This record gives sequence, C-alpha cells and structure tokens, in this order.
Amino acid sequence: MSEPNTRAMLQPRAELSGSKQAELGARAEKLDGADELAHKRAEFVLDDVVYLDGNSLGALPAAVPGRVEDVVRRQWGELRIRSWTESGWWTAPERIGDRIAPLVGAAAGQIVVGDSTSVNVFKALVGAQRRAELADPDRTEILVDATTFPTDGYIAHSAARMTECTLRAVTPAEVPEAVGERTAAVLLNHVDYRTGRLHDLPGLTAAVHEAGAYAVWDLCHSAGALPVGLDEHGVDYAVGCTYKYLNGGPGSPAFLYVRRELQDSFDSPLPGWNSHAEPFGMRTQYEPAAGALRGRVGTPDILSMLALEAALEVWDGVPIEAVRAKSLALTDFFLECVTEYVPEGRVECVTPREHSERGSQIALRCDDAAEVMPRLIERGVVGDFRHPDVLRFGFTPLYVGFADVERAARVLAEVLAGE
Ligand SMILES: Cc1ncc(COP(=O)(O)O)c(C=O)c1O
Ligand SMILES: Nc1c(O)cccc1C(=O)C[C@H](N)C(=O)O
Repeated sequence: MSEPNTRAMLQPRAELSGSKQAELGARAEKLDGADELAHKRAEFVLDDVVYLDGNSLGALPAAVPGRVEDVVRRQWGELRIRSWTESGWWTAPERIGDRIAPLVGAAAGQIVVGDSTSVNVFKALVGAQRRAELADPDRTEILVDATTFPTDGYIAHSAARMTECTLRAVTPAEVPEAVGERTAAVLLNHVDYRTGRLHDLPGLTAAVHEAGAYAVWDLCHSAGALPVGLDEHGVDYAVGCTYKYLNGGPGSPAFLYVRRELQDSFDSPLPGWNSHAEPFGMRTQYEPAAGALRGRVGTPDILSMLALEAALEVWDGVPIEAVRAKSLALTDFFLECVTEYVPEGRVECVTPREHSERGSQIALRCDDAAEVMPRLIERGVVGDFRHPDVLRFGFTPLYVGFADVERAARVLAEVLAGE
C-alpha cells in the first residue's frame, strides 16, 4: 500500500464520467479482493449503510450481545455475588487493560480500564503534576494542547486550579519551544479529533522529557487505529476511550496507562477503595495498591466492561500494523475518489496528505457542512458534522471496505451537487 500520488489527487476533474466511476469501482473491487482484513467485517453487526463514524461510536461486534446476555442472566442472575470472584468481575479492569496493551504498544501490567476518558485525564494529569512538583517545587505550570477536544481543556483547567499551577494552551507544534524548567506536565492529543492530524508522539514526548516534564497523551483517536508505541517511546501517562476504534459500545469504560517506572510514585487524586492495597481490609488509612491497580477508583461498571471484553475478541490475530496499512489505503482511496468526483473547490481537505501526519479519518471543510451531513446520512453514508464547518469521515479498517469508500465519495459528490 504505497504513498498516494498527491499530484494526481490535487488535479480534480469537474465532470464525473461513467468511465471514471467504472474505473474506480473496479479498483475498489480489486482492493477489496486483496484485503487481508476483509473477513473481519463478518464479525460485526452491519447493514447496507456505509458507516464512517467508527471514530465516534464503533459498530457492534457480533459476539457482544450473547456475552452481555450471559453476564446478565447467568453471572448476575444466577451466580449473583459469587461472580465477583468466580466470573472474574473483580479483576476485569486490569485483565481487560492487558488485552488493550498490545494494541497501544504497552507491556502487560500498565493499563487499567474504568471510568470515562475525562476522569482518567484528571487522574493522569494531576498524578503527573504531583510527581513533577515533588521532585522540583518550582514546576508549577501545565501545558495543554490548544486544539484539544474540549473535555481535556476543561479538565486541565480544573486540575491546574486545584494544584495551584498556571495553565498555558499551546499547539502541539509549539510544545518544544514552550516546555521549560517550570513545566510539570504536558497534555496532548495523539490525533486531532477535528482535522485528523496525527501528532508526532515520539518527538514531542522526547521534547517534554528533555525539559524534565511529563507527557500525558490522549489516545482516543489512535487506540485501535494505528500503532502508538507507548513503551517504545517512553510515554509517561496515557488515556483513551474504548467506544471508537475499540468498539466497546456507548459509554464503555476508558483506560489509563501509567508507565511501569512511575507506578510506585503514582499519587492518584481519586484514591478510591478499589485502588487500596487491601480493599476488603476496610481500613481507615489509605494505602495504595502496587502497579496499575493504583489507577482504579470505585466499583467497576461490569456490564459495560464485560461487553468491551467481548468486543476486544475481534482483535485476536490482528496486528495493529495491518490495520494501519489498510487505514492509510482507505483514506488515500477516499481522497482520490473525492478528487475525481467532487467539483474542484467545493470542499477543502483539512487532513494532512502525508501519511506520517494522518490519523484514520478525513475531514473536509465546506460552508454548508451542517446541511450536507444530514443529507448524506439520509442516503446511507454516515459520517459526522463537527462545528463549525467540518464533514468528518472515520475509516475503521476492521469493517470498512474500498467499495464503501467509493460509494461514500460518489454520494458525497451527488449531495454537494444538490442532486
Ligand atoms: C480526544 C477526546 N478526548 C476525550 C473524549 C471524551 O471523553 P469521555 O470518554 O470522558 O466522554 C473524546 C470524545 O468524546 C475525545 O475525542
Ligand atoms: N463520546 C461521545 C458521546 O458520548 C456522544 C456523541 C459523540 C461522542 C464522541 O465520542 C465524540 C468524539 N469524541 C469526537 O471526536 O467527536
């Protein structure tokens, strides 16, 4: 799956000829025929819709309903309280964390699943700040990605207030310049939720470390979409949701990664009883558990958590590198089809063309995006609209194919032409 021919992509043809459509349709068929992940689609519940919104809510894996039924009817209904031990409920957060770990390049024992991403951003950021300040009380500044998904910004603001730090919003590109001897922690997004830009996690983490600060990464739009390499790149703390590319279902629990070397000193701002060294000792005095468990808070959301565990089975035998290769091929092909089908100037692609800077989505800007997206959805192409003028299309390689991509671009062209 080679680099796209960007020159060709930048020279659109205004007229959509039947032969062009036939040519792209034939190419799609060939690409689908050679797709080593094509068989994975059968493991999802899908219909005739082209679903390009897996970067907001992943599709339902077929194994989930049966598992949830078993958890509810047998584990809860029959075993009741015994399930905390006999059905593995109590250890689910770290067990499922270990299932996610290889997908984000982490060795076992560093990820726990639970709570929302927002809550985990809070734990990670305050944990990072506390660790930095302990070593150097002058580290009283937090940097936050100025382009972030809003929740991270809100949480960072509150975390800074609580820790009496100053908060500075900078773009990821400005981080190497901005990070300094007063910086405690830097909160960054791996992939921008709006533009789909993939940020340089290895380079930015190294720049943060060079200044003696800690790097906290939000992986919501990269976990399950591309290799992250948490251990390889020395990331300190990371969080991510599981309802997008990991297909855990609406509101499925998020995850928290704390690098092994930082676990013993992880001072969680939410030290609930589930993170106690001896939770059933019911002691007044808090004593944190060792390892990843320290990131737990209260009783895990078992129904959602075990739905997620079943959803993760679709990843058995799937290398994340194969997912990345197909993701790039899908987004390249979409850009090519859009360039061929959509009249020049009607949309502007705000996602970088370079593979090294592209996540698994394509964002197209147009003034009437808010009106265009509902019409696309009516015609069976589901993406989403992001304020103020972005049409966002997510490509989930486990269940999106090349024929879907060609159809989406064709329907988009028709809708944009007012047909
Ligand atoms: C980058 C990013 N962070 C966080 C969130 C959401 O966090 P939460 O799981 O707390 O709703 C989203 C999407 O909802 C997101 O795109
Ligand atoms: N988390 C969501 C929700 O609870 C409802 C609707 C959408 C979402 C999302 O995930 C939005 C998503 N983070 C985004 O990038 O736009």
